[in-house]
Amino acid sequence: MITVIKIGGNIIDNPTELEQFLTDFSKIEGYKVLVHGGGKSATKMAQSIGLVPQMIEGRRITDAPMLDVVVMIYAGQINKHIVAQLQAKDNNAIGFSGADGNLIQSTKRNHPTIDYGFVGDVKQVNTSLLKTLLEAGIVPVFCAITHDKNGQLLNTNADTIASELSIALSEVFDVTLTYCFEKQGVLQDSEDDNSVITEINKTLYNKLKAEKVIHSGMIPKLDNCFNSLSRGVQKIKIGHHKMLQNPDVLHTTITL
Ligand SMILES: Nc1ncnc2c1ncn2[C@@H]1O[C@H](COP(=O)(O)OP(=O)(O)O)[C@@H](O)[C@H]1O
Ligand SMILES: CC(=O)N[C@@H](CCC(=O)OP(=O)(O)O)C(=O)O
Repeated sequence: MITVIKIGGNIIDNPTELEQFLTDFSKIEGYKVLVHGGGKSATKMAQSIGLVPQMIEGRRITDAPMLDVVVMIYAGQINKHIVAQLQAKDNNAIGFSGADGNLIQSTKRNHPTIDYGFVGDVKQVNTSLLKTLLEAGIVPVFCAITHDKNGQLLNTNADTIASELSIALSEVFDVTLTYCFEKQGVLQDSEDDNSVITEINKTLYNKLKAEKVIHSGMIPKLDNCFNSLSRGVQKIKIGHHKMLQNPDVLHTTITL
């Protein structure tokens, strides 16, 4: 049994929320992996040096200057701060990009009409090294940077990294994948935290998407969830990190 947790930019960008999340995360028993995004911080940093961030369907167009920014922010600033905070909470965390230990190899996205630049689609996870690290008591902390094994770093969406790591780990463990964000779960009204939909299957998802109840970043997140479930991940939850220490806190469970 292993717990894979992903946190997004809205938690990372808020020091109090991040600290509370890491406290909850540090108390999880057994094997665990943390994946973090940081899109919000990367956008701010890029703008501060005069770059113009551009997203298409939730994916960042990543030219060479933008790649430098995301490597600095994700693999550097955010990853190392999280590792230091987990060490302070007696979790033996090590921070990784996909290049470290060849843990996540990807291929540069080749889209027929859109040039995404240095964006990578995951091709392969080094599951045996990951298993060895976990068995040695390490808590791996992954950022959203991968590599192509030819020396090129690539930017890969953090939700996708969490999903692909979970799929790979499901060959050797029972995996629970949890997407933590600032809201209580998938909501009937995305502005009302009291409207949690406790279970979503593919049919309900398609209906809610057509009604625009589910929109923007939640669409690729749920697409990742259904992909993960159909490729071996046992359980997927979406919600606020409060649920990590209190199972009674309402959240959304994804089923096929
Ligand atoms: N029905 C919904 N319930 C909850 N959030 C939704 C819904 N539809 C769209 N969203 C949006 O999805 C966002 C989460 O996706 P994303 O932007 O990828 O966040 P993160 O990277 O922080 O996990 C929320 O901030 C919210 O604005
Ligand atoms: C290719 C691509 O889009 N990569 C993402 C990686 C970070 C991320 O996913 O961060 P959040 O989870 O905070 O959104 C990006 O640069 O925004």
